[in-house]
Amino acid sequence: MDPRGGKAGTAGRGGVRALWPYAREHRRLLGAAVVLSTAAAGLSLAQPVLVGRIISAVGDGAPLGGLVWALVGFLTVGAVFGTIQYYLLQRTAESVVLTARTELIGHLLQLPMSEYRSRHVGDLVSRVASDTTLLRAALTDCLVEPLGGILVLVGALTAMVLLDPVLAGVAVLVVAIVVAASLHVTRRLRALTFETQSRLGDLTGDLNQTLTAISVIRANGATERARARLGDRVRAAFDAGVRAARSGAAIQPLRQTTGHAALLVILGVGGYRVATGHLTVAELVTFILFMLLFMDPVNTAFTAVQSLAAALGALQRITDIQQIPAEDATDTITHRQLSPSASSAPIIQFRDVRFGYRPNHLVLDSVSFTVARGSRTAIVGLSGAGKSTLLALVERFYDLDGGRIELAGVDITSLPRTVLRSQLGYVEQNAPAISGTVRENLILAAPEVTDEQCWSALDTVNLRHRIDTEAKGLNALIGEHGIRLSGGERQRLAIARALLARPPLLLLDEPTSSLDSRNEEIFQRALEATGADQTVVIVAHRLATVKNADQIIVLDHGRVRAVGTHNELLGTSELYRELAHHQLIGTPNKIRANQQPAPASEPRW
Ligand SMILES: Nc1ncnc2c1ncn2[C@@H]1O[C@H](COP(=O)(O)OP(=O)(O)OP(=O)(O)O)[C@@H](O)[C@H]1O
Repeated sequence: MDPRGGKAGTAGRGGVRALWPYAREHRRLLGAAVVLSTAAAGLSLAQPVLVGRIISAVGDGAPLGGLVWALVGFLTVGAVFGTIQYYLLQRTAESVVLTARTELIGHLLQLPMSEYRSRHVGDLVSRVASDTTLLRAALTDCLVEPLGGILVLVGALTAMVLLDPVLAGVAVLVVAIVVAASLHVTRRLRALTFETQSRLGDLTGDLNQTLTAISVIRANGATERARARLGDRVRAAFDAGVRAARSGAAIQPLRQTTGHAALLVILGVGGYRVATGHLTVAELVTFILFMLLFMDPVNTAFTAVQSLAAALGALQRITDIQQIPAEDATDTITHRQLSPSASSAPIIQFRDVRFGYRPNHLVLDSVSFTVARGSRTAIVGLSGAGKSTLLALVERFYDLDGGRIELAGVDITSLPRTVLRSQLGYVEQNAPAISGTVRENLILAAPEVTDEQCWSALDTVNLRHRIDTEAKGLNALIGEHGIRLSGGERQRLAIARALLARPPLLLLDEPTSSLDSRNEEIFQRALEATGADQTVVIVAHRLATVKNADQIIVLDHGRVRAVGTHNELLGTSELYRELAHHQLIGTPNKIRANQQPAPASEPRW
């Protein structure tokens, strides 16, 4: 849901109204800008009258002093008003971008997990960075300038009608024809801007992915192919930009034509009316000056229409994201709190769980098992069996297609996700570090822990020495401009983070895949040290890691094939026996490759 009362979906309605929700909270500043703009417009309306008086005074030989000073005064005050109004307007526009970005980022961080998987991250970034800036131009061009311009338009037109209704009618006719033509052009411009911004999003998305995987690309000699593919993206963005420029360009001549045509027609018809005695020369000059003033808001309207068309295209891309319901939008919460220690139910119970990432493609089918409180449960199976998916479902990253998962006897869909996740510690397969300091990485789930506890957790995973070598210690930045951690170090940092939070349930997805045997042993010891109040569910390829688990669940093609201890499964499960047999002589891939026996490391649990 849109927290600010209906921004989402406004772009579809089109027009300036679509921008208003973004401007609403800055209406005071915008109001001040409109007042200043109107005051400046009022002053400008007095100028042709003064000029007409000066011309008449010159003709009559009357004194000019007061009139000239009044004209200079009006010009000066008008310029001051214009300057202040410009600043207010630009500042408000920046604030609007600030609000739009803040809200979009807030919503982006709450999308369902499937959205991040199905979209280019770069495209999402470009919606925040680039599309929001188009709102700025639209706001300045469409909201304040035209409002200030209305007074000038009405005032100038009234003066023109009073001076010579026939001439005024001719001027309005010329302007109306050109405005109608330009409105037709801008309709297309909006669609083209949407297209341009979308191509830009594709480009940033692809570039982001390419740079993230640059080492893979280099190592595979695919730099040229990457260059060609990105080149195509750049070209597509260029083509869309050119198409938009072509439509936009049609507006420019229309705009100039309006001014020139109206002036020429007025000079011709006006000259004739002076010759026939309907107008004096001073009145014609005053009329032309009013007409020039009248053209000002008309020109502003051209710019406004152009900016609005571009902004509505960009706004569509912003609202496309805002319209995606947040992850918890349809949650029905019946349990606000959960206290696993107060319940006698198993910590986890899968009941006939069915799930697929795509319709009609079940990844898990009729999965049922129980995890006892304080136990160590391992999930094993061939690659693609659905092991990681199983953990992701406990985290409620995705919703089930059937069945239910209970945590301490409570259906996890009836809990607020924050409450559910506060009970879980999760170490992902690739365990990315977040941007920030070592400390920020460690205290992510438990902001209250002390530095001493952080160091102790680093000790537990054999990472203290590594961080100690950094001059800034826990304050050392990780990532782009900070320390580079190896895959194994990142994994150990993630384990330390999970251990620090001391959640009742630890979900570990191949936590030792990047660890050497020494660090794997240290990890085993750390797990042994977790208290009886902590339950551990671990996905593992290396059976040696989990041989001593209280129960091992064998998953195969999304189904539970067997459950038992290592010794039980050796007797009852052919698949487990096969896995164990292969691992006594190496990992499945290695067996096929070289049939080399692997050193058997003694499992701790
Ligand atoms: N985000 C996703 N979108 C679509 N399909 C997915 C997604 N994640 C996983 N899959 C598919 O679901 C199936 C199970 O994947 P999962 O990662 O759970 O297997 P796994 O047993 O953990 O494999 P591995 O041992 O190789 O990590 C695979 O066929 C995989 O291709």
